[in-house]
Amino acid sequence: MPRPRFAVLGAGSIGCHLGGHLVAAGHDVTFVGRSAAMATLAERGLTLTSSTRPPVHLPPDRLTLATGPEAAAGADHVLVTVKSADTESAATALAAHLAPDAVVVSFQNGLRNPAVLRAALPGRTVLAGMVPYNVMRSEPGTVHQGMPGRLMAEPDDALLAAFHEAGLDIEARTDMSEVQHSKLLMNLNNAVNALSGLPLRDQLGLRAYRGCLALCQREALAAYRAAGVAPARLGPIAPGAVPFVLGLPDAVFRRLAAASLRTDAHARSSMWEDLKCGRPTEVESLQGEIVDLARAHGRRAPVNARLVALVHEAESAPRTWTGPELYAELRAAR
Ligand SMILES: NC(=O)C1=CN([C@@H]2O[C@H](COP(=O)(O)OP(=O)(O)OC[C@H]3O[C@@H](n4cnc5c(N)ncnc54)[C@H](OP(=O)(O)O)[C@@H]3O)[C@@H](O)[C@H]2O)C=CC1
Ligand SMILES: CC(C)(CO)C(=O)C(=O)O
Repeated sequence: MPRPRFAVLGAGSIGCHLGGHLVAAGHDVTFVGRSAAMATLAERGLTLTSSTRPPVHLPPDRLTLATGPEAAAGADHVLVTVKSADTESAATALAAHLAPDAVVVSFQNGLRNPAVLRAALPGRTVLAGMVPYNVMRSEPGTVHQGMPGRLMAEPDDALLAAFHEAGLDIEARTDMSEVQHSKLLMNLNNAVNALSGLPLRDQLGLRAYRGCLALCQREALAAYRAAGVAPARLGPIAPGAVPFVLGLPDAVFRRLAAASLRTDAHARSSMWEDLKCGRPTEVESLQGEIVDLARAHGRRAPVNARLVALVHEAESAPRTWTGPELYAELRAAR
């Protein structure tokens, strides 16, 4: 099988992590990102770290860096890793340059990105993908994988072969819509984590914050039932039982969820990073998606709606919430 040429559209945390591992395995990857981020990579190169593998450093001369979508013209596979609010504009800019037979893979959170890409890139093959683990910029030019996990994507032999060669654990799934709905349940914690100001492991270790997540997930599961959606089971606990487990006392939860808490001490949600950097968050594509789905089926999702509002407030006036404060605020919203 000929080796595909890759482009990464949105060379931030996930884009640099995926693209960097492909480059390390000898693949041809063009990184398309913002000029400041590309200047940092051009100066320092790209370093990939994790707590389980030795660090990999790619010097600047191993990186193909670009700031405009025309650089993706020769790509066979484009990995889309912009934040959800940027998908439409990035794809529209890409449309004029992309080869007609190129395959576009969304490795983003939320439910709508593949559909947005299909609408902006008519005739192209667009696949849904999913990243289950956390990646953060730990310092300029370095991205750190903070927890283990298996990537998922709709089947594509060339993509899977290249990822496996690069040591990126990936599974082909034919139920990506169900996978994305399941991932969204997990991502409802992004807002709770961002507002807590704590690392994921510490935040999830505290029952009051888990209670906030359980309230969000209960509304989401009710909306899914009303919509006839059955989220995929991705871990040892069925999605419908997770809110109950989240409500268990700390010591019991820690024992039951030990595997899920195999997270680096400093790992935080991508939404925490957005708030810290003063960027708009993806809350409309996460909690906002549940609010919309509930409304479309004649239901309310007041807890998720309150979190949308609180995260928007935090975007303009940063504040952190203790677990009991946030839990009381969300219960009062019901
Ligand atoms: N980080 C994580 O741990 C995880 C993230 N995800 C999901 O992956 C997706 C990517 O997240 P993440 O990597 O954290 O995001 P980042 O913000 O780190 O990376 C996205 C990058 O794309 C840039 N960008 C936006 N539009 C364009 C464009 N048109 N052309 C070139 N560059 C562009 C952004 O620049 P600027 O900021 O200046 O706009 C930013 O640098 C999100 O949907 C996220 O929810 C999923 C699992 C885990
Ligand atoms: C992996 C996880 C759930 C980590 O919080 C994430 O998807 C994110 O931060 O956006």
